[in-house]
Amino acid sequence: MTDSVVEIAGLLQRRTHFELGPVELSIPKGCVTAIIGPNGSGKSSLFRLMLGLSKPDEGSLHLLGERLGERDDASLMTRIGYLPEGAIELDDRLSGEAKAAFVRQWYPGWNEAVYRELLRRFEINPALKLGRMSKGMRRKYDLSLALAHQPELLLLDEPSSGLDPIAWKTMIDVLHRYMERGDRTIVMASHIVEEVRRLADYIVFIVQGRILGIYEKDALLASWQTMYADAGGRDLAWQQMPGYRSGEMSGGTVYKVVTDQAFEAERWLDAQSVTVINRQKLELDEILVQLTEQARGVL
Ligand SMILES: Nc1ncnc2c1ncn2[C@@H]1O[C@H](COP(=O)(O)OP(=O)(O)OP(=O)(O)O)[C@@H](O)[C@H]1O
Repeated sequence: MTDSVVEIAGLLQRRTHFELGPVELSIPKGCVTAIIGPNGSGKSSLFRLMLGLSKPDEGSLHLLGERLGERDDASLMTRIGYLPEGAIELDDRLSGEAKAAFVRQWYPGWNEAVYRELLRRFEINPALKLGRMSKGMRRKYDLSLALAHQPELLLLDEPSSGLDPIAWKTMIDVLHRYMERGDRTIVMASHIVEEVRRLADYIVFIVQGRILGIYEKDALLASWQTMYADAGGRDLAWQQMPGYRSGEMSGGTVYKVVTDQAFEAERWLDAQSVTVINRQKLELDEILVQLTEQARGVL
């Protein structure tokens, strides 16, 4: 893995009904990392911790090489863009222009031409009061604002929430362009499989406040497969198959088995003279379901 932009060590946050961590996580620079997890698994909590908006009970966070909370984080925060999960209601009475006038003072990297171009592409009228914008319009406005100061690290909490398909495509294109320079990093939480597939290089799974791991997306999608294997009626020790996750009979002598080590599983089956009659790659949401069910069983 390349240089890391986010380094989290021994991070723990205890709430009355929820515990996040302990989190150990290293997020690579120059890549898009998607954090995927069920509702309430701790994605937004992790973002808030990364921004210093809430405090951990234990552990440390380093962002862009600086330890969070060690000194005044104000200058560090000017290097970070953040799109929260929901709009900030306090801003409702401001027009887009008034909000931008306020924000641009804080960010040395503010680029007026980029801001104007984003408003144009997203078809936003900045003269409107933020509280009068539709949900999708407001989302596009907030995304434009988060990008206008050209942050080194962009944190996006469910960025496409409320966007129509045209705006969604524009957003994907805008984010691809933002990444073109090669030295910028996006960390995003998303429930949209297609969005993750198009944007992410790495996937982090989080379930019940625990990080299950960080995976290179293409390798992950290649390694999780459902195989339909015909052992000709023989009784095989399926659970010893590399990467075995689940299995069941699927009619006749065909066994349907899910593995997260497709290559090794195939070799194992071959060595036992089992014919694989069909293979299907799992989608990201199917992988999440498998991991969630397993984690819920053991946590
Ligand atoms: N300020 C808070 N005080 C106490 N508990 C909180 C607070 N904020 C969040 N939680 C709890 O932390 C847990 C994780 O919430 P969080 O919003 O991080 O989940 P999420 O993964 O972002 O969910 P979603 O996919 O629904 O957006 C939930 O059980 C939530 O109730």
